[in-house]
Amino acid sequence: MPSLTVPQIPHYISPPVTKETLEYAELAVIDLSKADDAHGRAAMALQASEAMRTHGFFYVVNHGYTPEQTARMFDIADVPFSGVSSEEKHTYTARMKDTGSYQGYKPRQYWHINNGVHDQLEHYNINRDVTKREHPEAIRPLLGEIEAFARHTHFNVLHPVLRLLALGLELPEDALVDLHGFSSVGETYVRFMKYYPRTQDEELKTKNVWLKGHTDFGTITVLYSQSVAALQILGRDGTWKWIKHMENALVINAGDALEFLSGGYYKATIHRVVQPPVDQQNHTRLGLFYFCMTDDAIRLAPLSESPVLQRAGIIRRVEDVDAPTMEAWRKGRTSAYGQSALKATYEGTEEELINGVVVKHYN
Ligand SMILES: O=C(O)CCC(=O)C(=O)O
Ligand SMILES: [Fe+2]
Repeated sequence: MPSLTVPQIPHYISPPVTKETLEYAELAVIDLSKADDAHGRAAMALQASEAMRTHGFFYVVNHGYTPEQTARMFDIADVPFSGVSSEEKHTYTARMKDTGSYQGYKPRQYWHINNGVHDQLEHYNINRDVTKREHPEAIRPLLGEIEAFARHTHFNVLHPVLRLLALGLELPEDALVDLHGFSSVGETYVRFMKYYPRTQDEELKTKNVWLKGHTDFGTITVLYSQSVAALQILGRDGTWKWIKHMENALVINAGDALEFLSGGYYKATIHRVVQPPVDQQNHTRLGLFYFCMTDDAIRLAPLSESPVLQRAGIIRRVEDVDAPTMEAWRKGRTSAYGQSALKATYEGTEEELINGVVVKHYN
């Protein structure tokens, strides 16, 4: 008989929230419990669409996990870092540059940030089909819970959000859902991520940037809100604003693939991670994410049948016939990220060319 109790693992204690006064982005809060009926969805669709067009970020509340379920997932999120030896981490390291896939560990110091300084963060990535790869011993008893978490986020968060965004384009409400099958071939995955405090020298040489300004390459990223302030988004006014922690809320942002599919209507948001405020600087920072992509085979060309896009005008980064598939785009971006030589531009950003499309990086 299967055990009725979940495996015992250490409880992860979240650092206290900051008392500093920070300039926070004012983001919309989408109450997913209101999206159960068509009337509610129509109202929510306007709100979500507006949020994606302005900040490209919004919060989701009432997504169906209790605070205790979320807390349990943060306990699980810490296991790949605190519960696995460095030898075993090495064994399960992702071969990012060769395979263009993050599955496995991204070791600390793999990416170059600035002035010879490398990152101090590690992550462990698991495809929603948790059986696709082998996992470290400490993670194996937790795979059932990790898969249930992937399913929850896929069906109770990703799909409802995609319905709102499709309605915002006046498309049939499953137009985007149909591109994101749970069982299709594709990379949509769970990420556990841990940031470690850095030396003063590293902080100085990188101007406190821990993860450079970037857009995510998928359609939507679901970030389970956590207490250490460090994430910032670049506003339309050109200033960075902090993302405020909201208990048991999710932070949703748009990535490149959604920008391509919507012909620039929904913008991939530029965001970065910086050193936390002074009262949180001695803590590690644990992240829990679900990175969403369309099925691998989908060509990332604008959904030009959308009446909204027809009215608003479609921005193409490449001709439709040359549009990369989700597979080509994610592999190109993953292989190059933090490894390729970037070209400085006169605007002060840095650039690289992936699949014929210019990708910008920000400090
Ligand atoms: O740690 C965070 O809050 C954001 C991380 C991030 O932007 C990423 O992994 O793409
Ligand atoms: Fe990101």
